[in-house]
Formats: sequence, C-alpha cells, structure tokens
Amino acid sequence: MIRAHGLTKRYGPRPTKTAVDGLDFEVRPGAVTGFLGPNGAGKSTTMRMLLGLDAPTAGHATIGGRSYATHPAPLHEVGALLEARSVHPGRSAFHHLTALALTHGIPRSRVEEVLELAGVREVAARRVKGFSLGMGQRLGIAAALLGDPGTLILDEPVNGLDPEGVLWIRTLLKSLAAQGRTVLVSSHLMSEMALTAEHLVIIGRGRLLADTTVQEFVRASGAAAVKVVTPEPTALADHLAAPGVHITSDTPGTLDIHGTDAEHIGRTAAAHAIPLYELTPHSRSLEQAFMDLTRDSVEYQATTPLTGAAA
Ligand SMILES: Nc1ncnc2c1ncn2[C@@H]1O[C@H](COP(=O)(O)OP(=O)(O)OP(=O)(O)O)[C@@H](O)[C@H]1O
Repeated sequence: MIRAHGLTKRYGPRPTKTAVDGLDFEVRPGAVTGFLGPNGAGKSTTMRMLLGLDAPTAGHATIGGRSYATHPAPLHEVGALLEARSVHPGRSAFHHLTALALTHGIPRSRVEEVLELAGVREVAARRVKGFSLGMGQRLGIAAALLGDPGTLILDEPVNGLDPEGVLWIRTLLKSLAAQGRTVLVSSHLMSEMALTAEHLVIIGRGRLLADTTVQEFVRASGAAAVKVVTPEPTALADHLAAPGVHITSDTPGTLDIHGTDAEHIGRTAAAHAIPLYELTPHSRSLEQAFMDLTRDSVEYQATTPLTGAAA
C-alpha cells in the first residue's frame, strides 16, 4: 500500500513554483493504479517524493506503512523506473543488473530471470549506450523487478516502446498486480491507462482531480457509446428501447447508441435476426473526458494552430 498525506512540493526561491499541492491518495495492492495528468501536472515530482528522492515541502508519503528511506532492503520492497536513466553507458545490460544484484545480495540467477522477463536477454551483452529508448525502458523495468518487490512505481514505462512493447508492459503490469503487488504507473495517455489500469489517480497542476476506478471513470464520461451499422435501424432501435438507452442517427443505417454495451446490442440483434454490418464501441470520448477534466490544469498549451504550417 502506498499512501500520500498532504504531499506538497514547491520549487525555487521566489516566486515559488508549486509542483505538487496537498495530495492525498492511497494505492492499494492487487490492482494496477494509473497515475494520470497532463505534462507538468506533477506526476514525476510525486513519484520522486514517494521514493525519497525529493524531500516534500509539506506532508509525507509511506510505502507499506513506512517512508521509503527507512526500508532496510528497499530493492526488495519497491521497484522503481524513473524518467532519468541512471545506467553507466559503457556497461552491458548484464553487467548493470549483476552489479545492482551483487550490491543488494540478490543471486545471479535472478539477473537471468529478469533479463528474460523484460525481453532483453538477446541484447544483454551489448553496451547500454547503444540501446534504443525502448530497450532502455525494458532494462529499467528489469532492474525494477530485480528484488522481486511487492511495490512497483513506474514513471511513463510505455515511453519509447513499440506496439509489441506496449502490449508486453500492459500484460506484465496486470500479472504483477494479480500476484498481489502494489503497482503505480504514470502516463499522460488516458486511452492506454484505460486498458492497463483498474484504478486511476488523476492530477492537474499538482492537485488531485479524481481518484476513481476506470469503470466508474468510463461510466461517468459517457464513453459507452456504440456505433452500429445495420440495414434495419428502426427495428433494432425499437428492440433496444429501455430507460437510460439513448439512440441517435446522423447517417441512414447508422446508429449511435448510448446507455448499453456492444454485447447487449449484439445479443439483441441476434435474437431478432437483425443483421449487423458494424458494432464499434467508441473510446475516443474517454480521452475527451480526460481532456475535459484536466483542461483547466494544462500547463503547456499550443498557442498557434498546428495545421497549415506547410503553406
Ligand atoms: N527541479 C525543478 N525545479 C523547478 N521546477 C520543477 C523542477 N522539477 C519539476 N518542476 C516543475 O514542476 C512541475 C511538475 O513537473 P513534473 O515533472 O513533476 O510533472 P509531470 O506530470 O511528471 O510532467 P511530464 O508528464 O511532462 O513528465 C512542472 O511545472 C515542472 O516544470
């Protein structure tokens, strides 16, 4: 369990910049918790304070009931991946992990295990300076897993990963949480977190904006609209009519259905032998809901349109 109590960080002499502003939240074991917010929201600063790398101006944070610094064997308790890489560029991945393992009393066999787990076994002998961003991320995750920790704190682990890497990390994080670990993972991508996390902590300008389940966020955002293309739109709409179900149509033969899910629509259509040419849940509005929630706290906004630059 991770706990933040009134966690606050101000930078600079004067004027001071409040990066994190009185944050209170808990991260429970057994589920992936997504830590979301726009650029500059304070995610990295918060994670650094959880890990004792930045001293809070006010408030405090605990992991497993005590501050990170007071854990006798932190690598066995907490695995972390932060944005800044702290790997000696001349070392190979294998040497980096072995050095880390030896200084923490971790057997060499565990190095082999995490190299395999993170998909970097093939490149283990290569110097880290030749690594792509994605390979660097995988190595960072391998290092985080080295001590088989009960808590993982990962800052933007998806950064630089290709689609296969993104799928790999999604599966890995879910399985680590399913083993009963506490997993906190930051991202600025709502769509990715919706697929990976069960719980969300959303911040903007250092303040807590939402602390909720993904299911509740999806429900509240009205993201459950489903697009249906059918030659019998009227009949389908009649069969689906129920309190809370709202159906609109912009194009003949196409329905946008709110208030029920694709499974129910598919079953209803099948039960009445209504052909469906398309059945697509919309997820765009989820990103939109996140943007709506964080709009007032976006720090870096484009001031000029990005289109038409080639004219
Ligand atoms: N060492 C520092 N000195 C001064 N200001 C800082 C420092 N570190 C961070 N900040 C400021 O604190 C705010 C929060 O930054 P932080 O990196 O924690 O946000 P973030 O949510 O992780 O952003 P991103 O998604 O862009 O990584 C930003 O305005 C940033 O400019």
